[in-house]
Amino acid sequence: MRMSKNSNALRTNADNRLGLIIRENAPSVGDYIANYICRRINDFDPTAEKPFVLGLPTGSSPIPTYKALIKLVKAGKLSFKHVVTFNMDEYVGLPQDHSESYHTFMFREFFSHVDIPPSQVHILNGNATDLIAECNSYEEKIKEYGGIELFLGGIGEDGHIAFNEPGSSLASRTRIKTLAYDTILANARFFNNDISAVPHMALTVGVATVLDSREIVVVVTGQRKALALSKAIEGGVNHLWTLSALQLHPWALVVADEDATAELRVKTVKYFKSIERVQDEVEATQRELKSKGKGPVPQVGSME
Ligand SMILES: N[C@@H]1[C@@H](O)[C@H](O)[C@@H](COP(=O)(O)O)O[C@@H]1O
Repeated sequence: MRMSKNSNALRTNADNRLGLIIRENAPSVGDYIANYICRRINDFDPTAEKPFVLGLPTGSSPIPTYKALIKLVKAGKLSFKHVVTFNMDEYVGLPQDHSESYHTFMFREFFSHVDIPPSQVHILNGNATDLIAECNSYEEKIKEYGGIELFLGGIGEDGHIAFNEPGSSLASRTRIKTLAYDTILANARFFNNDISAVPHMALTVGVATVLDSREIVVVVTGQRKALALSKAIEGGVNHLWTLSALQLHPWALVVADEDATAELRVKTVKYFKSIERVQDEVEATQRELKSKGKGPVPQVGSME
């Protein structure tokens, strides 16, 4: 696995973990993730020759993150000039300029508000004449860029990541996927609640495509995601809840709001909150020692 020198600098020996950060509500989850991504991009120090490769999701859950990222760009704290993006998925057969296509969504909610050159944006083409070739060349393009540095994801109520519906192989790659009835029902809200208007197929990166990225951050907000979160965090790795595959990744983080933790055990929530507290304390000590020019700085203990 290629690790960039700069992103390595941020890592501690706490890296091999599936972390869970809990914030009060969706806007504070968005702020947390936006600041996190901002730090990652700035520490990576991307250039035209060495861009930061970022995977991105659609859905209502990432909107607060996009809003917060836009604010950071407008405040001059972050730039997408040398960021290359790959979106997770796109509907099949929906015209690109349809108000609910993921192309339209991404430009409306994010790309047109930041300084990313459109040539650096990659979104699967659900209207390609050869959909299989489209999926294969997407995987190739990701490889050409040296892989994805950070994949930001959202989940469906059934625990799907991207459009990897229950039963998807955990070794899956970018491909055509028939959507589960639950997903069609959930997404009907974007199509005037008309189930027949929701495309029944999509192109999606696979679970293995997501797992290949060097870091994964997933936003999980709202009570309707609570069961999926508990299955993914407290259950075993299971292809019926594809988010659970994150347990196989060495550097994955879920950022959830309080509502999404409703199905977690009290013990689980307390555990992850205590981990965050300890980490904050150690990081504060690290900063203090560094500012005084003292070292070596202590490392955060394993979060496993
Ligand atoms: N394919 C997308 C997923 O990538 C996304 O995670 C999910 C969640 O949507 P929302 O955030 O609106 O609940 O929607 C769709 O199913």
